[in-house]
Amino acid sequence: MRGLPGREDVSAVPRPDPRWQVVRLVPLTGPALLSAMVPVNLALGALPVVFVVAAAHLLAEVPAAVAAGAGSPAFDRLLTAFAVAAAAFLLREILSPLQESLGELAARRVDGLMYDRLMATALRPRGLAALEDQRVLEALRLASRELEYGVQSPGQACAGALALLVRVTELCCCLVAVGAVFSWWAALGLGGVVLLFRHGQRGGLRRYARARVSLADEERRIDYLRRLVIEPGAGKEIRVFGLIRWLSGMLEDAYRGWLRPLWAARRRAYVWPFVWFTAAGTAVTVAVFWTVGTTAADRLTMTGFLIVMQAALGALRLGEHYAEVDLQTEVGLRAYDAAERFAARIDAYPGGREDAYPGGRESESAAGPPVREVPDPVHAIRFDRVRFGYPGGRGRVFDGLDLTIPAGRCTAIVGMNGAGKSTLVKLLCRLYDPDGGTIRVDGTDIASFPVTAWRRKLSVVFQDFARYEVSAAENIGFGAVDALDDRAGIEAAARTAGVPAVLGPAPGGLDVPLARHLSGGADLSGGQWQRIALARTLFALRHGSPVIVLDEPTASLDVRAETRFFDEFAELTQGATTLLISHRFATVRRADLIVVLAGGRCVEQGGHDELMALDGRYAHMFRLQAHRFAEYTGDPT
Ligand SMILES: Nc1ncnc2c1ncn2[C@@H]1O[C@H](COP(=O)(O)OP(=O)(O)OP(=O)(O)O)[C@@H](O)[C@H]1O
Repeated sequence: MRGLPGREDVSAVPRPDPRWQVVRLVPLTGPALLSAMVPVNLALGALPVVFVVAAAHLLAEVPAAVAAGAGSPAFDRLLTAFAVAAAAFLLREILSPLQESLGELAARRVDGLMYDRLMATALRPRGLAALEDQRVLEALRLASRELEYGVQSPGQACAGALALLVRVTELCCCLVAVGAVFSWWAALGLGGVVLLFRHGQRGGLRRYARARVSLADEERRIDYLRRLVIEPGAGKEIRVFGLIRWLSGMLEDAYRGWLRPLWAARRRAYVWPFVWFTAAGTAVTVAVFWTVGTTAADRLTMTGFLIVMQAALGALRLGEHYAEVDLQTEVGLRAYDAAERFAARIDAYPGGREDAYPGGRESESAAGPPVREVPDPVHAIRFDRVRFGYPGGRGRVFDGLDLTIPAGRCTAIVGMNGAGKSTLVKLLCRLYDPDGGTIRVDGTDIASFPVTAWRRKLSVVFQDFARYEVSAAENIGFGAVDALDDRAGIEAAARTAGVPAVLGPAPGGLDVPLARHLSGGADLSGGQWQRIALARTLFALRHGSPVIVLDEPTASLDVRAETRFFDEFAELTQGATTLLISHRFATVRRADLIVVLAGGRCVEQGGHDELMALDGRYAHMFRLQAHRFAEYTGDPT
């Protein structure tokens, strides 16, 4: 991809074995939790074997104790064995739920920390380029989904790795019991068989997990279709256009397309290895016990026999799939890996490592040493031979754009769809940096300002502005978040933008939450939201943001609201540098300067009368719209 050397290499960076990655994550659970979990898990591993040994002694003592009667040494030994077996059993019953709760806590803690880290990484880049890269978004989607729902997350992998201690301890204790009571060769053979079974299990699971990863595209498609069905966005169209049958067919096909290869992979991964390992394991078990049994059987007592039988069976059972460990440790690191990939991709972008927040590092910009103070524009903001194309885009949006936005006046930008009007706003906000050329404020390159300080000078209504699910007052106050407690300022901005009329006489006034699902919440129309966004801009202006950028600010307002807004707006924004982007020529004609963008350049500029006299693109577009408007209203302007 252009301008981003080395980015393709990110996925090729060698990664440590996932098992070591899990081990490296374990300390994130915290020392207190870890020091509780380790002994609990070790105890849970040892207790079944303590129970087996005590139960074997108990059974072996029964004939002698019954014969000697109560109070005899045999009876005392019987009682002791019973007490130990009962204690081991009870302790296990108590520790099991405790272990589950501690595991859950550990998983949540690790996932919570990783989620915070993921969010911090997502907020780190000062621009948008990285967050619009599909591969970056895909890694973010995968990581946040697993971390959020915590199904097969890194936290679950950590808890699984700690739970593995239980199984390993139990296996070791079983083998020690067999070795000490019967034969160390038998213990060794048994251990080998169990490890062979486990190897078969884990290998199958690994292949299955790989097959799942390779079906990520299919999984994504199912996710998309499911969301389409359950989220309200497309609900209207699905019903009106009768898309329900088509959608369920698509969903069914997508499921089949995902399940078929997954089932095939599961068969390949499990069936034959299972048959092979079972046959091999059984043969080895029989051979070891037969050989050792024929040579050492005469050494076994009744107690020894019971211990060896139960310990051997217990050990063999440990060759199975561990429900609390295997899937978690095998798949749980997918989200961890995705989070790491996401961070690596973000870092690989220019500016990706920079801190977008005050006090953070600023780039060693090509424009020279950083300038800390950002002055208000006094003369003009100038785009000087600016070249820009989106990373991965289909070519240049601007190819040598020269444009002067006079300070303290209103400049309107017009142009066809896709001419680059919104891109110009993004460059001005430094959400992207130009590939060539400069943007200067009174002669100083904006790249030399701390990015946050520069942005504080801007008050922007984006075409797709954010609709925060908080109160109307907070939605407006976000224009200058440090001044959220300036209630009078918020109310004044709200009045100018006509917000009270929108909210009506509802109790709560500006404190009404702007989300239908919140209790007492209001649901606003597109035009009503636009008034909130305009009020946000006016509030920012009041708190020291002298450059106002309005990208299609009144597209959803009715004609009366638009006229009223501009009458008041013009008065309130006197002296501010305003950049207005609009397809509405009734709005545009009131600007001091009108600029026509086409082909990545500025092709006409001047006042309304001047451009009409020029009879070029602007005059043509203006007449076309005025004519259409007159057709509907009978008003020729
Ligand atoms: N994130 C992006 N990645 C790649 N290309 C993009 C991106 N955003 C916009 N473009 C492309 O850049 C060009 C200019 O888009 P822009 O949104 O700036 O146009 P516009 O003049 O604001 O259009 P409209 O009047 O429709 O709002 C278009 O060709 C568009 O497809």
